Amino acid sequence: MSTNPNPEDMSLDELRDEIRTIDREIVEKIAQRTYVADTIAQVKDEKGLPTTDEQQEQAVMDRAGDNAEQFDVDENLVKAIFRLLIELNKVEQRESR
Ligand SMILES: C=C(O[C@@H]1C=C(C(=O)O)C=C[C@H]1O)C(=O)O
Repeated sequence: MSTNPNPEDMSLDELRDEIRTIDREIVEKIAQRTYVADTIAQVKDEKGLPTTDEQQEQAVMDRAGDNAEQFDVDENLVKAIFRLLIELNKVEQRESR
C-alpha cells in the first residue's frame, strides 16, 4: 500500500475541501438569516403584527426564482430550499414570541 496519494485522489481531496468550506458558509448564512428573522420577529411583536407575512414570503420566493435563473441552477430546487428556510424562521419566530 502506497502512502503517497495519486494526483487524481489529491485533486478529489482538494475539491472536497472546497465543498467542506462552502457547506460551512451555507450554514453560516442560514444562521445569519435566522438571526435577522428573529430580529424581525421582535419588531413584529412590538408592532402587534402576525408572524406570517404571505406577501413577503411571495417576494422571497420570486427572488429565489430570479436568482436561480441568474446563476443557472434548478429553480424548483432552489425554491424548495427557500420554502424550508421560511418555515424554519416561522418556527423560530413563534418560539421567541
Ligand atoms: C422574516 C419574516 O417573517 C416570515 C418569514 C419570512 C422569511 O423567512 O423570509 C418571510 C415572511 C414571514 O412569513 C418577514 O416577515 O420578513
